Amino acid sequence: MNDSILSLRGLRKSFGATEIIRGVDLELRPGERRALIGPNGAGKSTLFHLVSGNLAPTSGEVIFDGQRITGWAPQRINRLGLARSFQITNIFPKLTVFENIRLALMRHHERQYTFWRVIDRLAGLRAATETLLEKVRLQAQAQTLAGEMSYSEQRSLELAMTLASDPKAILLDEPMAGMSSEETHYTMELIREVTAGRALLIVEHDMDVVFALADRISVLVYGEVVATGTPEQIRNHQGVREAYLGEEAAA
Ligand SMILES: Nc1ncnc2c1ncn2[C@@H]1O[C@H](COP(=O)(O)OP(=O)(O)OP(=O)(O)O)[C@@H](O)[C@H]1O
Repeated sequence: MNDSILSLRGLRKSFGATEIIRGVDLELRPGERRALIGPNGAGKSTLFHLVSGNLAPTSGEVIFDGQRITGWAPQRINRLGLARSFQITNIFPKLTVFENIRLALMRHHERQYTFWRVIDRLAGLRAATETLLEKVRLQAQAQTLAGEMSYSEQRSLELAMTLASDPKAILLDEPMAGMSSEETHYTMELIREVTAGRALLIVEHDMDVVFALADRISVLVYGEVVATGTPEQIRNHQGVREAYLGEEAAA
């Protein structure tokens, strides 16, 4: 029996004559935190695009929560419970933090008519917005314009907006990029908290984050998964150390 929440099977993607994803198999268990690491150009972002529906694979399958979602549009995949963190450009900088989160909730609930049938729907929306604000510790900034917050606060907001659809699985693409070490630590703990009970697939270049956060790590090199294991197994994997981790892992 397959108890994976997300399965990638024989996934391939070519751009013109160049095959970038060359037969990826990957199984993500419910609630598991998985990091995807690999050198620049290995195909990590491309793989994310294939899972989130932003790109269609050349061949292979993506199964999410028991359904074959290969070729589905991103929004349809999102509604099924697979959320990808959107880039900061998807935050409305001229709206307040509260308004941004409320908008994300409204977008998710607009198709769930029962939600709108409840008499106190606005109160419900307000409460749900406040819960998310609290989750990402942005209550004090509720009325701040999103565009006026620091970079890491904007990433926290983005996380809240990702959680608005109450996803079973979350894809995060380099969430710590451009952060100071203090911000990185803060955001890592926040990600750990808010993704508890949800599957997480994260691409991240900061190896301290990867090894501290992930239950398991998969290593992608030239479009192929060359190793999957616990942080300990990956740290001690000779091929991975030589090909990618280098001195960082040996330290
Ligand atoms: N739309 C596209 N058309 C053609 N080539 C592409 C396209 N998207 C990505 N590529 C190529 O695919 C390869 C993998 O890119 P991708 O961004 O997936 O790698 P990555 O592992 O995420 O890299 P990084 O760690 O630098 O972000 C690169 O050589 C890139 O130039």
